[in-house]
Amino acid sequence: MTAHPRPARPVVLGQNQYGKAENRVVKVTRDGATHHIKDLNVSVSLSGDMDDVHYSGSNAHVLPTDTTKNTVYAFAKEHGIESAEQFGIHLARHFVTSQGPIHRARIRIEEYAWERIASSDAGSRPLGADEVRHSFVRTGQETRLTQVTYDGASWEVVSGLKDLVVMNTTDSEFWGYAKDRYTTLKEAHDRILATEVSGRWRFGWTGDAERMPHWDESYEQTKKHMLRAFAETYSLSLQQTLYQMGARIIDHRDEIDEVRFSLPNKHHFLVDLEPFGLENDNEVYFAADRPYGLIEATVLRDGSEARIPVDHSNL
Ligand SMILES: O=c1[nH]c(=O)c2[nH]c(=O)[nH]c2[nH]1
Repeated sequence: MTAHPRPARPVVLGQNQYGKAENRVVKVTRDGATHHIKDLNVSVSLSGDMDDVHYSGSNAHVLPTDTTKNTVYAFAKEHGIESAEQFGIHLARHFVTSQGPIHRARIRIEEYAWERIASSDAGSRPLGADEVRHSFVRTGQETRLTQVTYDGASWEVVSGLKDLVVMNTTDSEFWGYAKDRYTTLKEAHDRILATEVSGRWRFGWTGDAERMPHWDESYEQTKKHMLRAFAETYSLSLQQTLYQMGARIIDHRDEIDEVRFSLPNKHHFLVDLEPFGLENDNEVYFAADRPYGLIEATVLRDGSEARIPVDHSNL
């Protein structure tokens, strides 16, 4: 079939992108008997001069999504996976520099963490030295995330995490709030504060090879500061705790200019034990799963631009 010219209709194509989503790639690096693993979920999204494929069906500018999938696996072999960010940078650069019509590449990566099974945890059977070196258990704490975007001139790297559940069993209050005729909430002077952290942080780095952040160290330190702020803030609201978590990252990590959190307030309600003749002295709670308060905010280095989207849940 021949390609058709663009139809003369008062309709135009808007933003568009394409690529292969959720390429699951596991890379085993064998250092003698000691193995290392990287376990990623990589989504490729390309955009550029793609009017023709939408208007007329000409695929001349379209690098197949199947090829983008193959590239992910080939790059795991050719470049290795040093960090999710570094892998994303290799891929984004490749698509933009090797295909003229592709002007922008966005690579999103989720990373699943594994840790070694210690020999004493691996069962009663005595293990050979090398058996321990290739046995792993997936760690359940959080999923590490990154998004790398390249337009041929500059880079944007936004990393983060999701599903990190944390709880303070004291040092949290909530009182002095606005009240109207629908307010029934009792003021709390000692409550549980729990949340499932979803956070994203944007690096100031825009492509200077000499000044590239050390991605893994940055991640570990950022997570550490975030958790310490959660633990050490005497909280009068989850909003205040969120701000402290972001501010501590901005204060301690020069490479990060913007942090955005989405924090569901995982409410823990004291159970009324009076009907059973029992006192509940802040001991027994009902952990509700819904509805939940949802507290979201961006914390910025002064003078920086807010670029992490308000709804960053897919990012
Ligand atoms: O930390 C809180 N912030 C709120 O805005 C809020 N609203 C509410 O009912 N409980 C809480 N807790």
